[in-house]
Amino acid sequence: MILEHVVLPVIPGHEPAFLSAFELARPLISCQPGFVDLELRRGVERPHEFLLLVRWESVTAHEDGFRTSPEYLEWKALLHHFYDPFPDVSHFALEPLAVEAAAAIAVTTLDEVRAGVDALDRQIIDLVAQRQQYVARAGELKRGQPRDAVRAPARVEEVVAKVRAQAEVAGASQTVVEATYRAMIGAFIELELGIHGG
Ligand SMILES: C=C(O[C@@H]1C=C(C(=O)O)C=C[C@H]1O)C(=O)O
Repeated sequence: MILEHVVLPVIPGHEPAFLSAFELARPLISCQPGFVDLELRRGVERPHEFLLLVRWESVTAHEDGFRTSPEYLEWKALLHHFYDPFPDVSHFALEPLAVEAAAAIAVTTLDEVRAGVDALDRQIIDLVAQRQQYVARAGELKRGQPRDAVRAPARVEEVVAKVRAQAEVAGASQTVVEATYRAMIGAFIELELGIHGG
């Protein structure tokens, strides 16, 4: 897996229009073969700059796949006019296991272990918050459907099977990942039922 890194310098004053256009453009990239996920972050010192991070299965998926696709023409038309100057794109190797394992092996005290765990927890919570936004939206979209549609047990099993497979690739314990996901999804279902009103 690789990480595409690009700082997007949006013409000042055009940020809200850029963000709306980005939401229209998002499905054009997320449907591409080899696309994994993306993050868009706003600059703190320069709020007209946005950091776009896209995980791809390979550089080829990005450069020979997306960039030669018909969807890329639409992506360009929607977004490129917002940038000045046109941004530089770079790719970074993504070996989370190697990086994390090296960091975890290098620590020698329990305080350092806990500092490492705390830093990862901040990232995990940020992702849980993003996941919650989607689950809440699912609750709204399922209004009028029975409670069982909220619980969607077949989808739960699909998610569990998928994350178990991902855990194996990443070197995470499948037992820990499955238990974590079943607990998390159970709690999300309760939250979703509240939004659904069922
Ligand atoms: C978000 C959904 O609703 C519920 C929550 C799920 C989850 O947190 O992944 C999965 C299935 C449902 O139990 C959905 O149907 O996709």
